[in-house]
Amino acid sequence: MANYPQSVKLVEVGPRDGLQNEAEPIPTATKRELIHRLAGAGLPVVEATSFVSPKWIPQLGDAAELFPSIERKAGVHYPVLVPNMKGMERAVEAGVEEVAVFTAASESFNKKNINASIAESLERFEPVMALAQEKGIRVRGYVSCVLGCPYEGHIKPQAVAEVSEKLMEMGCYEVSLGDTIGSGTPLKAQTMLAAVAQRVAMDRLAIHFHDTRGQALANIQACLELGVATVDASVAGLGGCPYADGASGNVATEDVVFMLEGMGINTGVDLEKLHATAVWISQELGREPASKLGRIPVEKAIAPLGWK
Ligand SMILES: CC(C)(COP(=O)([O-])OP(=O)([O-])OC[C@H]1O[C@@H](n2cnc3c(N)ncnc32)[C@H](O)[C@@H]1OP(=O)([O-])[O-])[C@@H](O)C(=O)NCCC(=O)NCCSC(=O)C[C@@](C)(O)CC(=O)[O-]
Repeated sequence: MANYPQSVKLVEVGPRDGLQNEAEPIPTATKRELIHRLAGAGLPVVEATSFVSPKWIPQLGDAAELFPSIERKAGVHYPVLVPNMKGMERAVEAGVEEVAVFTAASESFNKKNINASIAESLERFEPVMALAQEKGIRVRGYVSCVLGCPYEGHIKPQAVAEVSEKLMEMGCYEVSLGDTIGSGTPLKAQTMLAAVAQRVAMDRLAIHFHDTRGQALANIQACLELGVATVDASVAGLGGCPYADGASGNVATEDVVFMLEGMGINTGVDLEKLHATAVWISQELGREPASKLGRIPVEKAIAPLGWK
């Protein structure tokens, strides 16, 4: 039997990664309600928005208005993405306690996503990290394209390990490994994670799978076998990066919770409340949830299955 963790920390990225690619403007009040519902369902981390250029990501252009209006629940973290010093200053002004910086294991993707090489992006983060330290703000790091790049194809696990280690050396408390285009499969995911874990302690790593090719749950299970215990997911399977051709939704939080709790792994999440949130936000966006669980009525999806 694999040595699965007893509990997993879920990082809910729906309000940021999930909504950033939505074409129609979403009211700030709807975003706020989504964040409140997710925290209310027991998610310990709810990535709220991003302070990037509104020219690049118009949907999240209301970050400075949204963030201060969130009623923050005690014990819940609300990180926001920042790409540069300008974003960091805006985030500090809005009162954030945690930010996430993001780069990639692929030069071409980084250029498309943040108009910088990997080295340039790390240079940009230096003053961000310094200001974070001064203000007592925690910094998470993201590495995109860890299992493939829409422009370069295969990405070497060593490239992922190198950039992850650099982010940790710069002061990130955790690095999230993003399969941006969902091209990974379980054994490749394990090989990549094992290579990174040679350079960064496993308890400092998170996994971030997109379900573009239906591999996300299998990839998560494979990585749990290696001992990773932090998993990013997005309610209703919302998501996609506009600068990664072919990227689709993140793995759905409710599907992940169903799998983990069914395996006896504690998440602290109330699945009925989460299911209701998935159905609600999907209705707000005028579509069905992209998750499997969210498409089944709650009374059939969870209760009668003897699932735990
Ligand atoms: C990094 C830049 C800004 C470079 O973009 P640039 O065009 O090279 O930057 P610039 O410095 O020349 O600025 C251009 C304009 O944007 C403004 N600007 C500049 N910075 C900011 C800021 N922070 N906030 C507000 N405004 C800003 C700046 O002031 C200027 O305004 P103008 O003078 O033209 O009026 C841009 O490329 C950018 O914002 N990119 C963000 C793209 C993004 O958010 N992608 C999605 C997130 S990553 C992701 O989804 C992957 C992940 C994390 O989920 C993991 C995975 O799945 O892989």
